[in-house]
Amino acid sequence: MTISSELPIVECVARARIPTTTGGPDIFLHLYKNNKDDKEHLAVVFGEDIRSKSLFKTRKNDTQQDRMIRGAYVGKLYPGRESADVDDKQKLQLQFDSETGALVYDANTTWNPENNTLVRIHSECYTGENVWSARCDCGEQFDRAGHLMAIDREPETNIIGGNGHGVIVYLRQEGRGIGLAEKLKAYNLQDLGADTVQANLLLKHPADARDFSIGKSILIDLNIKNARLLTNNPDKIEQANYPPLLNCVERVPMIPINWLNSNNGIKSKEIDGYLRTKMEKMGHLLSKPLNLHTAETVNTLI
Ligand SMILES: Nc1nc2c(ncn2[C@@H]2O[C@H](COP(=O)(O)OP(=O)(O)OP(=O)(O)O)[C@@H](O)[C@H]2O)c(=O)[nH]1
Ligand SMILES: [Zn+2]
Repeated sequence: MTISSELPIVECVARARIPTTTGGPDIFLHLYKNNKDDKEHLAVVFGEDIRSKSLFKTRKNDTQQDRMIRGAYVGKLYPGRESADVDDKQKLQLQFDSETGALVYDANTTWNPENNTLVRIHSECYTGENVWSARCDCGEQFDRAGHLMAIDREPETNIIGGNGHGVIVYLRQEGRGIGLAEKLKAYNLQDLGADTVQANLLLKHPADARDFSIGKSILIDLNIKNARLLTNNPDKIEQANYPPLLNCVERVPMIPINWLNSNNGIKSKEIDGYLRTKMEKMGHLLSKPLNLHTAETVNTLI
């Protein structure tokens, strides 16, 4: 068995350029299918030149039109363009292995797989990303990851950004893998006094039911070998390592915005409790002195 056969097989189905409302660079949204679950996992890619091996590989009866429509093109699409592999305006041309059909690395068109690349492996959070929940920092972390990938350096923290390159893998594992319905029940238990770990356990779920293997396969498919991983979660750092195909070469902290500037970011009793539980029970690498509110006891619930 080869090392890679232990990981789920992923295939990028489509990629499209997304001009953004933030004034930052265009991003490229990649949608993946896999052989492990039936969810549509995503990769938000900063940098036109970070290329999915499975998307770009020449397929049977592939036409240039097929390739442009699925997003396997170089440079930028424009009305009337006929070739996916050549962008005449920018003088870019992709090369393929004549036997395997695989994209051949070329420094003019493709991000060097050896580059240290800013990466975030994010898990879906409907509440934090869509309905302005102040129970967690997922929405803020998603925005912050994208911001850091767009900039060259963040003055407040001295964090070196991606300067237009980076990947946010977006995994559909809502509620640390327990799903939205169970997460909503966990929220009610939290209002009854449980912390986030206790609530999961009371519902007979593990504290964290997530699996990052599909995320690893997606990063390997995007030909990222050396990840500067944006996280405070030690478990994720361990899980993102898959040498020699994928190495976590650096951990870049996700500092809550409110800790950097008390006028910004999320302020709530719930977020204090959420962060405290991550630090005290899940070993998160956050170093602010624990002056957060103390979680109430839930012995009566357990
Ligand atoms: N079960 C449960 N899941 C939650 C709760 N709050 C947030 N989540 C989920 O937790 C996950 C957030 O994980 P990440 O943003 O990857 O954060 P992390 O693993 O804690 O670590 P970082 O990389 O440091 O941010 C998402 O799947 C959320 O839906 C909660 O109170 N209960
Ligand atoms: Zn969340």
